[in-house]
Amino acid sequence: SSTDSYDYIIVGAGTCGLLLANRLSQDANYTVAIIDPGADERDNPNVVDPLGWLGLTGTSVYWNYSSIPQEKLGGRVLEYDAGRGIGGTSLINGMTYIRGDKAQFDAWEQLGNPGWNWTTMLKHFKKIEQFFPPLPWQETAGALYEDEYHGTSGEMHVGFNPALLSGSFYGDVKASWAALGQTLNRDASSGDTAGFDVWPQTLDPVKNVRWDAATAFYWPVQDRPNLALLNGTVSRILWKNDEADVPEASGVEYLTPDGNIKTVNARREVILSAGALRTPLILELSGIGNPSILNGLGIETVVNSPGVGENLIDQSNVALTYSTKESFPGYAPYATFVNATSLFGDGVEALAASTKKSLPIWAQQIAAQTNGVISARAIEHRLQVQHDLIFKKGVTIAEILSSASGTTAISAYWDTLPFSRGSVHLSSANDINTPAINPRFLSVDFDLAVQVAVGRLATKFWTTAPISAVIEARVDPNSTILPDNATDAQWEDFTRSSLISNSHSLGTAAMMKREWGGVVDSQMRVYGTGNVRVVDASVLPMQVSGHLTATLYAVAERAGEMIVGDRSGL
Ligand SMILES: Cc1cc2nc3c(=O)[nH]c(=O)nc-3n(C[C@H](O)[C@H](O)[C@H](O)COP(=O)(O)OP(=O)(O)OC[C@H]3O[C@@H](n4cnc5c(N)ncnc54)[C@H](O)[C@@H]3O)c2cc1C
Repeated sequence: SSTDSYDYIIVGAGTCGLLLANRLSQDANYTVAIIDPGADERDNPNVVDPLGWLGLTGTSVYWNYSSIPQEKLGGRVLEYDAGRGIGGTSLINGMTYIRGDKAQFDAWEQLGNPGWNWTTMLKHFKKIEQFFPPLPWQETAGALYEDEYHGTSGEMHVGFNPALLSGSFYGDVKASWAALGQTLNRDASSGDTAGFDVWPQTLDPVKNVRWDAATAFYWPVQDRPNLALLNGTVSRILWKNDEADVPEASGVEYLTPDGNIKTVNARREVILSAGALRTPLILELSGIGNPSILNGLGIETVVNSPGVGENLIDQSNVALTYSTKESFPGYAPYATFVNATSLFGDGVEALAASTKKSLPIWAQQIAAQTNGVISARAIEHRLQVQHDLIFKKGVTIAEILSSASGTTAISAYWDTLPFSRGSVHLSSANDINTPAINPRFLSVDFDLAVQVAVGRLATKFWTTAPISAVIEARVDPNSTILPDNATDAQWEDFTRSSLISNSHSLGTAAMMKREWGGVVDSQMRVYGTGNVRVVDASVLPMQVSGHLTATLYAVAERAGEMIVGDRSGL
């Protein structure tokens, strides 16, 4: 019937999928179906309330994944999170809105993606955003911005939290970071994250509500007659039975909540937006992947694409907790981004040289993890691009949050550009819901060295005047409290036993040259297919220093322009 055929099928009503659905259904002549198993969460108070998100942990709005045991973390299994509901992970995330460093986006172009750079991304960043300037009292509390980097008429509302902490804490944090050489950054979304800043969030500060992908891009257009939302979990792409040179998708197969298998036809394209932990699973069940992995699962190879599910890059988050002498009644979203020079000081040049020598060894190790289907040379090239970012372009390599709430002060920190590479694959051909997630944290030693150096800096911060005056004691739960003069070995043990996922997984269907292990081209088309794209965190080839949603919305916006642009040619 006509109801089960659409021009475009978008798999996943998440952060990227809903923006894309909005753009592809703008022209009423084209029909769009979005498929997602999640529910309407508009009445969930912890979704809506910008201070409620930690109350969502583990609830039905979470997919609640786990990693496989982590070899370098003493076999620990880590919790992995993604959002489940109309809005995807934008329903459950911390709403932090920070882009990344210019050179990190320019590097995408070097990885084989013409036209992908800071200049084009800034255009998209501005287009999707409606920025709410801080109120005068918020400016006093540290909420600053540079007008030229922000948009005024997009659907994504961005502003400062109405519960922003006021009082002396901000000035003390700023002064202690300045004493450590980390000066004020008025706007971390300007293409330069370095220094200390107070970040805005994806929220509407007037209504005081979260502004997730559904609120911004889907609910306002849900009545478009050419836009459908289907409830279900997609298992695989269905292929046309024709003699075309490259496989073409005819539609997808999905499982309804009551357990029925249904199919829906795509007249033009199938677009996967199921997130970095799920999109590779759908590709694999559809026969796109590393043939030896597919054979092992009993899946016939349709497209030999060894990069599928490889190149998983997440960051590792470590927290330090302190009790304070006074209580802080407000929200303190403070970040400090540091580059290699400020982290390693005089040792940075020697470190640049020694790590450069290690690149071929790390590349061989990562190639071996893929059983050699991606060559060490290809991987070394990618690592070299990252090495240049760190040591030649001076991008920031770590983020340290320094916050307080009630009588607890906390630092959470992570290396933004780890060299370790992990993977995510199907755990079985019968289970589309349980990804085998292996971030391989700390599999490259340098990542541990960075984490230790950042941990030392984060600790030094709380002992630096004037902020030191508010601190009572270290109170880290469940782990050894490190002595003030802890050795490297003690820091390494602490890091291995306490790090968790930073929830920034990406790269598992990377937009990159095919010979380097890329899965999609610079138009986000899956190599080897006629009409399948990936538009979600899977395509980001490398980490960025900021948080991911700002970048993802811009990527989805660009995808929308590309797909609409292709219509005249089809
Ligand atoms: C706890 C947490 C906190 C975070 N905090 C921040 C933050 O403060 N700031 C920030 O910028 N970023 C943050 N992030 C990261 C950011 O939110 C995610 O990277 C981003 O939302 C991912 O977007 P996506 O479009 O790739 O996937 P998602 O938004 O996850 O969308 C994927 C969608 O696909 C659906 N789906 C999955 N499998 C299938 C299937 N087989 N069939 C149909 N549908 C399917 C899912 O239900 C989901 O709706 C956080 C992430 C987490 C988990």
